[in-house]
Amino acid sequence: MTTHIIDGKRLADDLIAEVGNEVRRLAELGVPAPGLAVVLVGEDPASAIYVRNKIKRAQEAGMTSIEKRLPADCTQDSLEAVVEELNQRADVHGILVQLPLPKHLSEERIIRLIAPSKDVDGFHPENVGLLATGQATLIPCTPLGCLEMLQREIGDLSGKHAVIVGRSNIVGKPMANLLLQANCTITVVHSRSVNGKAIARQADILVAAVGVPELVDETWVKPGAVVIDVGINAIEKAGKRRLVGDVNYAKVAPYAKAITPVPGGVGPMTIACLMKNTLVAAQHASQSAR
Ligand SMILES: NC(=O)C1=CN([C@@H]2O[C@H](COP(=O)(O)OP(=O)(O)OC[C@H]3O[C@@H](n4cnc5c(N)ncnc54)[C@H](OP(=O)(O)O)[C@@H]3O)[C@@H](O)[C@H]2O)C=CC1
Ligand SMILES: Nc1nc(=O)c2c([nH]1)NC[C@@H]1CN(c3ccc(C(=O)N[C@@H](CCC(=O)O)C(=O)O)cc3)C=[N+]21
Ligand SMILES: [Mg+2]
Repeated sequence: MTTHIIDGKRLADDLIAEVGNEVRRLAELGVPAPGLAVVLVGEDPASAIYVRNKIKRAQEAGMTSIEKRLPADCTQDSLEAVVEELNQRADVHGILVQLPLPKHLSEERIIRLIAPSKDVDGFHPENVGLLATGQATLIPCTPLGCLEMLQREIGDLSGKHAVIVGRSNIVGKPMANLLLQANCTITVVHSRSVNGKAIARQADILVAAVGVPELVDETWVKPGAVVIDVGINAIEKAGKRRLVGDVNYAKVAPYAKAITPVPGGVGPMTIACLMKNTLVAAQHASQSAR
């Protein structure tokens, strides 16, 4: 069996080029450039890299972007003031607060404060509810990128058994909702599941979003399954920093029909979907202004 390696980097480049074309078309009609604001609290080096990538990609797509940095020991009030200012600004259409936040801050309160129309992560309870009821406009970027890759790979997903390993609010749960909407049969496996591996082995589509480096090996995978690896884990190997997923790529790839690599899989698609969501938010803003 030859395994198809899903090239997330290339798909992301294509998607960002499409978004860029639409941004330029709108500019000719006099619609202002979409604006993305990224808020980063603290100095976590991995977060800083993602934030830099997001800003670079926004520029590629012809969008404006601003970065707000706060110190790791900032107060809840000072962070809330930043979000409120961004909510008010007409040149900001999308707001992303990089998670996780330091422990002393309330993520829930910050997410609820972001204007739902600017919530390009799709994490606000209003957007979560709209997703669950099939009315969403802003869908969480990582699951949206995964869905795009699955549809390109498989076509119609109807009737496929999708097993999602992980139930976080930012990946696992919205992924389950999206795949349910796409007519998959859904099973969600988590840390309290009994024999999650045997359940995973029944999957036509296996999505790993666990945060445990290389947890999923070939004993979790039905031969011919499509495997999506959401994990981004920095590990030390031979004294060097290396990124690995939640899937043991070398062991799983020979059995999979198709698989996403890390890096170069879900990560770039996540950022491309963020640009898409920012464009959608800007389009809605310009429509409601008319
Ligand atoms: N590519 C991208 O764009 C993104 C990548 N990520 C990466 O994806 C991974 C997951 O992120 P996130 O969802 O935020 O992680 P969380 O830590 O929030 O959630 C992990 C989930 O995995 C479950 N879990 C943990 N261990 C096991 C196990 N041994 N067996 C089964 N389930 C288990 C947990 O169960 P329980 O609920 O019971 O604790 C939890 O539901 C991380 O590697 C992260 O870095 C995240 C966001 C975006
Ligand atoms: N509010 C919020 N929204 C998020 O979407 C969000 C977040 N917080 N916190 C952190 C996670 C993680 N995340 C990634 C995005 C892109 C890559 C990415 O592009 N990765 C590259 C490699 C990058 C590198 O070399 O480090 C790749 O996989 O090829 C990774 C991880 C978004 N997240
Ligand atoms: Mg988390």
